[in-house]
Amino acid sequence: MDLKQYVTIVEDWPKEGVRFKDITTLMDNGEAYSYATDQIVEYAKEKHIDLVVGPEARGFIIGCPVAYALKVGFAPVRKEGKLPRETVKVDYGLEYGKDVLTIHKDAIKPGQRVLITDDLLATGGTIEATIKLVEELGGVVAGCAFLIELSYLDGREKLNGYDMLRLMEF
Ligand SMILES: O=P(O)(O)OC[C@H]1O[C@H](OP(=O)(O)OP(=O)(O)O)[C@H](O)[C@@H]1O
Ligand SMILES: Nc1ncnc2[nH]cnc12
Repeated sequence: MDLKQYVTIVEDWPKEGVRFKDITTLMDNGEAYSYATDQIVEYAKEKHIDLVVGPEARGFIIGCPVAYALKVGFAPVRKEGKLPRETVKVDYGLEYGKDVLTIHKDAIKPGQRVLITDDLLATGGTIEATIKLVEELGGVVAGCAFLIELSYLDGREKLNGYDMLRLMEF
């Protein structure tokens, strides 16, 4: 299936010069969304995953159906001030801003094999921050899965040494 035809490119959003890859037109197509999910599930099966971790908000859209299919849990990484109990946190940069990501301190058991999911790899700031959080809690990053890689932004360099899957490249 050619997933790229389901992604809508929005020029100059949320800032001038950004070509935003809108995945809502992939998600609202049942065949495309389930095909993309199945590809990630197949990848994850070889990695013997104990837990899926995804950053807010689009990482949830990708990670939750994968966790369900694998019959493992899902732990959310959220922007600061959203998680109600004790967290660890990390600052990070984005293609169009900067922010703080957090995870509950007890979300990962030391040694658990974690799959990190997100819709898109751009500068790599979000995945780098998420990897830091997982490792700070003693998790092992067994793989990272994305729908889209923006290869013109070199985010892959932040993944040096980590295994990754991406279903589309722009
Ligand atoms: O590789 P990076 O440069 O870090 O960019 C990729 C991240 O940017 C987007 O999330 P965003 O922070 O816009 O949040 P959202 O999912 O809540 O829209 C996207 O969903 C990735 O998580
Ligand atoms: N160009 C882009 N399109 C969609 N999501 C993004 N997150 C960071 N850069 C993005």
